[in-house]
Amino acid sequence: MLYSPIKFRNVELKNRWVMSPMCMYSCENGVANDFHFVHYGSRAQGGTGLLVVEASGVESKGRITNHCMGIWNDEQAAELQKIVEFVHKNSDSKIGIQIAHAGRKGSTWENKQISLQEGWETVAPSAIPYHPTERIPHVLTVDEIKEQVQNFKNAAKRAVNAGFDVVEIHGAHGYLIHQFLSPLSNVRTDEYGGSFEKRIRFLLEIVDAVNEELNEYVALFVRISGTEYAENGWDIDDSVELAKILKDHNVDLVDVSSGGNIHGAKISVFDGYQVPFSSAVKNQANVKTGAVGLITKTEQAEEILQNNEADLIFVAREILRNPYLAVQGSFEMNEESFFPHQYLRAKISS
Ligand SMILES: Cc1cc2nc3c(=O)[nH]c(=O)nc-3n(C[C@H](O)[C@H](O)[C@H](O)COP(=O)(O)O)c2cc1C
Repeated sequence: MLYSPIKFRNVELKNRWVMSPMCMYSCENGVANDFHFVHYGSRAQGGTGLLVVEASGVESKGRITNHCMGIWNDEQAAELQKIVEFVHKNSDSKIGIQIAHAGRKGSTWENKQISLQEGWETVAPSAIPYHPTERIPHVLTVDEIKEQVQNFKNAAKRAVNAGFDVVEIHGAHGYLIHQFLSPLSNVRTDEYGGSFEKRIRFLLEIVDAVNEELNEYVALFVRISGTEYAENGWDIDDSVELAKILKDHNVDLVDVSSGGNIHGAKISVFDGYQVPFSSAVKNQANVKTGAVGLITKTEQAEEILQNNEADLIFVAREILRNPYLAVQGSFEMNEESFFPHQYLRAKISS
């Protein structure tokens, strides 16, 4: 199963391992450099079915830090394209990019808000900072919300032109889209706040706008937080309802993470701790899902798939430790998988 292919639109992944998006905080002006080339290139050499490039700001203020990746201009897209071309030419991996806006969680460094001079005025659905000591974010007007939708659309267009196979919209971890979804961070009284339908509207507008730029060769994923672990907050039932609607809006996979919107929320973390959220979304909304969070072993990943709890396995920290996770797993399971032809003399079975 782990080494069986799966198709999203016309994008076929060779196996179910996904390099989960991970900010590397190593860009200047949002532009990828040699580090990123090697970083993503080596995970492709490691046989990963799909790489998802880190959260990339759809505008400068959409970044978490001054050193986050961006995809709001042509220079950024041109450097990303080099990575995409390397991956396509030298491996069996597909490559996607996560497009993101940090909203009220932007303008930080090492998880602390930085000054207005060094950073920027953050934006949000409502005048509620993430932490009480932080500056109150600017409340987006309806016109500004439409501009943000357009920013996501433009980013998707650049991603398609750069050759990416997947676009993932970052709707999780307390960033701008999640801030709209949650009744705890969105107390608007206009058409973007209040009821569940109104709070999901921003995301749906983004999904529709992004889909206008995609085609049958570029699939659309959305990452959500399955729950935010807070009373009266966004929860797993909301996620299931949202996933049903996302499916109707031609989203190909829901990547189910959790948390990030409520400072100090109590989260119990253990192996595979977010798998039940993926399972609930997959089985109750009947959509394809990705599971993520402390999935580090081949056997564990295989079991999640066999139990019908997810369709893809997203791995973050373990693939930093071991870029060859997917190749190694194929040896363990005696499965055929990509192995760089230059390295064939090291193939365990030969
Ligand atoms: C260094 C680092 C950067 C991350 N950056 C992102 C990101 O850009 N977008 C995102 O959705 N999640 C991000 N995450 C979360 C991971 O994608 C993943 O969901 C989380 O680490 C749990 O998976 P793991 O237990 O395999 O590490 C990041 C995690 C790490 C460790």
